Amino acid sequence: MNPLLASHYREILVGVGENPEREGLLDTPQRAAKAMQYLCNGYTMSLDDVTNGALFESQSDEMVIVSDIELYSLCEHHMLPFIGKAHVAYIPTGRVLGLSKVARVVDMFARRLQIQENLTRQIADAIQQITDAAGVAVVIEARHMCMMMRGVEKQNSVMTSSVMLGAFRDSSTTRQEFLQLIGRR
Ligand SMILES: Nc1nc2c(ncn2[C@@H]2O[C@H](COP(=O)(O)OP(=O)(O)OP(=O)(O)O)[C@@H](O)[C@H]2O)c(=O)[nH]1
Ligand SMILES: [Zn+2]
Repeated sequence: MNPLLASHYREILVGVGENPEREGLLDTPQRAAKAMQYLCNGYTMSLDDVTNGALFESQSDEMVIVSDIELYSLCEHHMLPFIGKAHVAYIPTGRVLGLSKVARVVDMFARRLQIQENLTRQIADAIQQITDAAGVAVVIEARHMCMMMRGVEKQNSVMTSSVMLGAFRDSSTTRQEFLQLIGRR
């Protein structure tokens, strides 16, 4: 636990009109600091760490899709959560990535302060970099607490963002197949 972060949380308690000496709040600065560090632990990870060399030779050149990867991130404007799912696809060229590593890449970038568009792009670029794929597609659907709990207070809007690289950008057939398989068309 980072003591400096905890001391800032103590100030936040004072700032919102609370008494940090109240019994229920005595450990809150430490707990909140620990929780926030966890939610931002993507900063401490590298792509090498998360993939751990789990790349396997394969002759398959068919589209691989990992869909409905749940995602918890924090918007960089309000530091409030946005929650949703990511769908990731790539077309291998001789090497496939360990299945769980796709989800680990999503988490590595989600556990940072983000806007959804940049998160989508960073995941796509990373999968491309790791696999040297013929194409990568990432779609994220998420609900933003900053739009639900405050601000415009819209409870049902979902933001969809996508990044298509290589074959997914060049071929509408490939793109359509992907969108169909994740149930978007
Ligand atoms: N494009 C994009 N916008 C986001 C994301 N997360 C939050 N925002 C938006 O960032 C904007 C920040 O706008 P500002 O006017 O500076 O902040 P604000 O006064 O808190 O805005 P409101 O949310 O409209 O009350 C808002 O429109 C948010 O909805 C994101 O992931 N992508
Ligand atoms: Zn926000």
